[in-house]
Amino acid sequence: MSRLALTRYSRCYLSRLLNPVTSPLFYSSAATNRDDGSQTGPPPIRVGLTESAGRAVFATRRISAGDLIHTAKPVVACPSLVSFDSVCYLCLKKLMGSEKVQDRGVSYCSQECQENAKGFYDVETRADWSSFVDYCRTHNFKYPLMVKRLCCMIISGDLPADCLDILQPAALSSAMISKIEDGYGLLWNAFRKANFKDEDVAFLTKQWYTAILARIRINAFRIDLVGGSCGEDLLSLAAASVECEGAVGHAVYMLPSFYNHDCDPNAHIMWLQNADARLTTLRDVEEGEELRICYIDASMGYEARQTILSQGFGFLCNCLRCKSGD
Ligand SMILES: C[S@@+](CC[C@H](N)C(=O)[O-])C[C@H]1O[C@@H](n2cnc3c(N)ncnc32)[C@H](O)[C@@H]1O
Repeated sequence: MSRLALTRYSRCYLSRLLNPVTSPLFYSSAATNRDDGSQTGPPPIRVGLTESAGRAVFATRRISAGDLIHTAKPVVACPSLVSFDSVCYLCLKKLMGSEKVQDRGVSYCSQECQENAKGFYDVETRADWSSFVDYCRTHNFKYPLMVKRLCCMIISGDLPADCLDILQPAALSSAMISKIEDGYGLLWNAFRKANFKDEDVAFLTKQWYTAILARIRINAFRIDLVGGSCGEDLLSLAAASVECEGAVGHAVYMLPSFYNHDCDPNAHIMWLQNADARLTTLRDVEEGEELRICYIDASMGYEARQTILSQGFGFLCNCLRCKSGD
């Protein structure tokens, strides 16, 4: 992304970008000591531009291996269709029988989550989603479900319609755009049949829907819960994340979306109990060094990694491991 493109974003957005802790939009907080989450303060990072990989996250001081860099709350998180009955409808925490709070066909892990979801869920329950959900189920699509939740959050006033504009969009082929348009039609019909006021759904144009999906495609994280407690050491957590059972859902974050990919990363994103993300270092990082996470399974060979990164994320990886042909 060029410097010019960066100037598209409002001054307000940029100041939030560079000062994530003071900004509710970034939903991030920091802990500066070893993984216990007890200290707060600005995260030791800044977002800047790279020569060839757009914006990136850089360390503003030395960070030791295993330190928590910052945490991040999702802008939007959504359970996968198979997890609907087993995780909290808002935060994606696994539900234990006794602690469930039920509300109009969905379950939450606590009254706090039920309360926080009330705005968008009141909107969601006004419409019939069966055709839209069938479409997602049939095609095994997960991202349109996130767009549906985002729409309900926008209509309820929880989020502005331009909340993801700052994120980098994927380049979509015309074949992808025509598939996306089917989903748009079903989503739009659900709101129209439920008699939502024109002004409430004015943001929901085909262009908006396509632009949101293009951003979600590159920036959504698949949530694999590791479980355990904050006190567990990094090695046990990394081992647990290899063994965890599969995605409970997907989420989009602000600050974590600015981390570039590396096939030999120095940082790691993980989820313990719910969709709140934790970014940690995997080795000592020097001041000024770029922090990178791995978007894919780094144990794959060179060719397989290139195929996934170019087809799934649309870029040729410029990391040192790939440059060395490993
Ligand atoms: C989630 S975004 C990361 C932030 C992005 N650089 C930005 O400016 O918003 C992913 C995009 O960053 C770029 N990128 C990330 N890692 C890269 C890498 N290892 N090599 C080249 N480009 C990379 C690609 O354009 C990719 O589609």
